[in-house]
Amino acid sequence: MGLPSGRELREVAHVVALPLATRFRGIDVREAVLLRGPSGWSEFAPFTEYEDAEAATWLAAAIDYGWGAEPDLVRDVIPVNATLPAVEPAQVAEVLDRFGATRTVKVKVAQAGQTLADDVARVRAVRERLGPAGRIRVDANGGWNVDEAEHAAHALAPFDLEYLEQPCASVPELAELRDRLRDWQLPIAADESVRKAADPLAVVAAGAADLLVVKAAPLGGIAASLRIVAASGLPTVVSSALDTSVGLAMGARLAAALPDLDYDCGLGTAALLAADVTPHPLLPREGRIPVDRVDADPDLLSRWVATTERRDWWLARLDRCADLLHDHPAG
Ligand SMILES: O=C(O)CCC(=O)C1=CC=C[C@@H](O)[C@@H]1C(=O)O
Ligand SMILES: [Mg+2]
Repeated sequence: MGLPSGRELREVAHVVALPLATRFRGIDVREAVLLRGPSGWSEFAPFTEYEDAEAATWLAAAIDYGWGAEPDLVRDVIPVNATLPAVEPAQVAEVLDRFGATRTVKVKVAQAGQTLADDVARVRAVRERLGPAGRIRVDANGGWNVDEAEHAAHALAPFDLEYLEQPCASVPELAELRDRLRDWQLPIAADESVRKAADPLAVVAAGAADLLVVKAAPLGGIAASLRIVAASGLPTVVSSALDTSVGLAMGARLAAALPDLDYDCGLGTAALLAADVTPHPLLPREGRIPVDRVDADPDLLSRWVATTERRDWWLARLDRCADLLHDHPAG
């Protein structure tokens, strides 16, 4: 596959700004560039605070999905979790209702400005709603040090967690925590230690995780993600990055191509958006989404078009990232 140039990418790019139904990661509007490639619609939406070097890997993923070859698929529906931002307990029902019937909820914890008591109250509200058979995982986004994480694991133990996602920021901290929790049967999942690391497998080599959270966009695409999963030898949770339904469909394709899929995937987040680029968003139904490519709809691209200022910002970023990829093509 020859890499499309920055000019070619700009010609097929549409920049949108989609309102969120619930504030998540500190944002109320999700901006994304939708790209119409020869293989189908694709998406470039690295978070705005990311530097170009990191964002270029997201562009490699967008090009792989819009311009590259299809992986072989082994399943056609993907079980997904609901994703609960760090809301008040009183809001839990309203947010989870958006996801429909679901057996698994990922709960955001360790939010700046909140306390462990807030996390416990939120997780308790989720357990009350799901009942004993539901699965609850928590994601701290590296917000705890090792002692805080151990303390939180104790405080959250009554709610029977499926796993702790990125409880601490660094690989040595994760390894230390995993050691301390060894007799607990509380697995540790690595997310940022995979998607933001120079070497996504360093966390595996250090014996610091029981499972990996794998996101196609930050890892450079479906094929690159499949290679990382195969090399890791660990169970995998496929997740996403608050994508539009076009990007979520890329995640679903990755999940559909994995030989083993033991965990519900973080691909239900269309439910957190108040608008999407398709009239048929990939909303979870009975805890699942289908594995179909999603096309962006021209009317919705116009309806949610970003301001000229934001459009120019994204197209300039697209250009710079394309230049980086041309200078350093992925291996
Ligand atoms: O995994 C999920 O349930 C949905 C995706 C999700 O939680 C995230 C998407 C994008 C950025 C992150 O803050 C967050 C994560 O850390 O996993
Ligand atoms: Mg995470």
